[in-house]
Amino acid sequence: MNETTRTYDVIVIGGGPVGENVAERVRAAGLSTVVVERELLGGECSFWACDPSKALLRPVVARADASRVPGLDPAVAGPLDVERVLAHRDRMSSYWKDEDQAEWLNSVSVDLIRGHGRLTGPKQVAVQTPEGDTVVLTARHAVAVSTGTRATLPPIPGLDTARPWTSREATTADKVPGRLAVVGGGVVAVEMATAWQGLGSQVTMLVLDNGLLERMEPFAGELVTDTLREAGVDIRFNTTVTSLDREGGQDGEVRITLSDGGQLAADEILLATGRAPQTRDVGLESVGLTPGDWLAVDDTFQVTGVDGGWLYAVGDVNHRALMTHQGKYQARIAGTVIGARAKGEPIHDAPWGAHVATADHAAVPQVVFTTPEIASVGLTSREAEQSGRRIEVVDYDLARVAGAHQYGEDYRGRARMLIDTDRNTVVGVTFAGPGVGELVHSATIAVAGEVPLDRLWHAVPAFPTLGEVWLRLLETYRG
Ligand SMILES: Cc1cc2nc3c(=O)[nH]c(=O)nc-3n(C[C@H](O)[C@H](O)[C@H](O)COP(=O)(O)OP(=O)(O)OC[C@H]3O[C@@H](n4cnc5c(N)ncnc54)[C@H](O)[C@@H]3O)c2cc1C
Ligand SMILES: NC(=O)c1ccc[n+]([C@@H]2O[C@H](COP(=O)([O-])OP(=O)(O)OC[C@H]3O[C@@H](n4cnc5c(N)ncnc54)[C@H](O)[C@@H]3O)[C@@H](O)[C@H]2O)c1
Repeated sequence: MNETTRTYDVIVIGGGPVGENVAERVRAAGLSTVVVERELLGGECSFWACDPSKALLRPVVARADASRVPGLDPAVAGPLDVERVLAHRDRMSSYWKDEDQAEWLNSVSVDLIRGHGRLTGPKQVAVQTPEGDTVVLTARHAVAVSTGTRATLPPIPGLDTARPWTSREATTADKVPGRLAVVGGGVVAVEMATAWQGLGSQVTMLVLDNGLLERMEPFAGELVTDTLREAGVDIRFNTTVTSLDREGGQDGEVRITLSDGGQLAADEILLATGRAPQTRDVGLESVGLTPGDWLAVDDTFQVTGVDGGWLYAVGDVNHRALMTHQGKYQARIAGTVIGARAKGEPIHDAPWGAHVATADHAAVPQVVFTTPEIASVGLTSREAEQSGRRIEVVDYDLARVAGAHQYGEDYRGRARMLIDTDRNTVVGVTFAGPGVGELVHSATIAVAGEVPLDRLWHAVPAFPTLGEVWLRLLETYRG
């Protein structure tokens, strides 16, 4: 067991998409930087989340879209070629190898230490390497924690022996379960129910709430519910699991007892019940914080409650917006601000300044890759109501847009735009419908840019695209 010591300007614990980007930005500011990663560089997103899940969903969603195009529909009537879909998923996950990412990190002159990192005091990190050695790191300026999240499992009797799937197994499974039970009604649950039903499973969703995607506009969850049910998914609302029994089940099946007293048998059960921060074992106690907590930060990503301003938390672990693109935005801001502070440069921390993550509060985009797709940015009507602003809600039936007629027959969709009537700007948009994922950036520009409605009126959408919904929403608002 060897112990070595090294000093860097900045230490990043966690080499997921966010940690990698913090390091790259800090290095670009001229600071020496090291990333500590205990598993695979690229993190959850590249290997067990975004990339494999979207690779599974793409053929399912594309087939649904194609089946609504007259003349094309017979060509996509058969089942998917599961073997090829899974092979494509494996390729999109780089076969769970991170050489390319390590090469990239090296190309931007950031060092990598493989192992488990723990804070041991202010600006100190100890890394346990897989070989059993310890590398003691000291940071001259800052330590950034970007350790992400893991799936949370509710305390269900029988869980220990039930071998449930989490999002990791759901995105990496190499065969299609005959019957898949999905617990949860959030983003992971709806995406994975869509994917596995499309690949041939009989999916049953067990949903605690009275609808799907409860954090979004209600029509989003309603449209996804309708389409999943039409695809054959059995969705049971207001239902929880009271116990699991894999050992008593036949042929290794899992027996699920439900809150209504009913029973269900499945080959696999996915628990898609939310995330917890990976902070139980990163030495938070050594700097006066509580292990297992989310890391609260200010808008420059300095952790609150730690003296000296040297500790930053960026990405999922700070619980601001659990998405890769938003975490990478945070990383760009945090990396720049760490660089500026190290050089004693002025900090631009007024809203929308270079060193604050204002978009985290005002303009977080998300696309849910279901049938139909859901795309949103900014406030929902519920959040707008709670914010106390004067808001007008404008709704439009997406199916009435010319682009939707071209997209496919029986197009079903809806759009909602929220106008701050005092400022005359758009503060929230939700689109639900096939193909709307690619529309979301137009909405993000309108919201983040605080584009006045009078100017938005001059942004002409091309005919005949789904983007014409912008014109229809503005016309509806103007009466
Ligand atoms: C099924 C699923 C699908 C998703 N799909 C999307 C999507 O389509 N689009 C989207 O924007 N977001 C999606 N997300 C969310 C996205 O995966 C996360 O927002 C993103 O991965 C967060 O990045 P991160 O770098 O903060 O954390 P992570 O990706 O979790 O990376 C953290 C890294 O830190 C390492 N680490 C942890 N502790 C230590 C330690 N003590 N020492 C050293 N290393 C450590 C881990 O090994 C990991 O590599 C999805 C999530 C799930 C679960
Ligand atoms: N396309 C994307 O952008 C994408 C895709 C997947 C995940 N993500 C991100 O990953 C994060 C995690 O997603 P998620 O779906 O795991 O979490 P979530 O918080 O979105 O949903 C959790 C679901 O589990 C249910 N639940 C919680 N506790 C339960 C219990 N004890 N019993 C039964 N049900 C319970 C909740 O009611 C909810 O429906 C999200 O914040 C999302 O932003 C993003």
